[in-house]
Amino acid sequence: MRQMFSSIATRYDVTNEVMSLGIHRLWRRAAVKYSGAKEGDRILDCATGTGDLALSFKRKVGASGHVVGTDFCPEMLQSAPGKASEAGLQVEFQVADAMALPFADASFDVASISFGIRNVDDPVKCLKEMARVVKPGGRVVVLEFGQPQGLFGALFRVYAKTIMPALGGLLTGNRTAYEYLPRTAAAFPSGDAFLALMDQAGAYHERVAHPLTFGTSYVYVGTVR
Ligand SMILES: C[S@@+](CC[C@H](N)C(=O)[O-])C[C@H]1O[C@@H](n2cnc3c(N)ncnc32)[C@H](O)[C@@H]1O
Repeated sequence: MRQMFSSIATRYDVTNEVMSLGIHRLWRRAAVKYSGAKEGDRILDCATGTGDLALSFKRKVGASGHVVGTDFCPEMLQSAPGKASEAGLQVEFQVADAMALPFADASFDVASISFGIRNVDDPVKCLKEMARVVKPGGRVVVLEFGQPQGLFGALFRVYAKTIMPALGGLLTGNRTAYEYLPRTAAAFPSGDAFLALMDQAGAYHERVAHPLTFGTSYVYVGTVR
């Protein structure tokens, strides 16, 4: 997994932009909004990759807030500090596994993960670990692909099966990664099935699913016990 992300790291942002037609920006904005993050909050963005969600959170929490972005793949993190300083934002980036976070219990107001939870070995363990580092009453926010239904869903599946691998192969040189990513998205629990995983983690007293773009993605928010 780490090797696959390391091989697409330098072309990851441009590929995201092209494949989602820029819609991933709206989804990240929705994740920040639904998180309830406010000025001065401490935020942890796990599996942050090139740091886009961490930067969105920093814009929200302002200079008095603190944002840490972590990822287990150093190559994915490489461009993140430069992007932050170019945007005039102070964000800390660290190499860390989302299933064994190097932070004390209850040290953040919000922990997030975007398009990362389906890639970890054990999503329930990850949901437990993210809740551990969040204060009681704080929130864990997950942005992840869903499985859109109906005509839009049928068109999306054709797009994911044919155009995504072709474009991904062209832009990153690693077609296999862009066959793997939509395949795992199609197989990963979404909507109520993902909320059931949150229940299995046993760490949340409330959890809610917000569908985005006809269920192509979801923002899940769990309030930590
Ligand atoms: C599809 S990318 C998403 C990156 C970024 N969050 C975004 O929204 O663009 C998935 C990321 O998850 C990271 N990842 C996968 N498993 C991980 C783990 N166990 N701990 C930390 N990062 C992990 C990968 O290195 C990769 O950067």
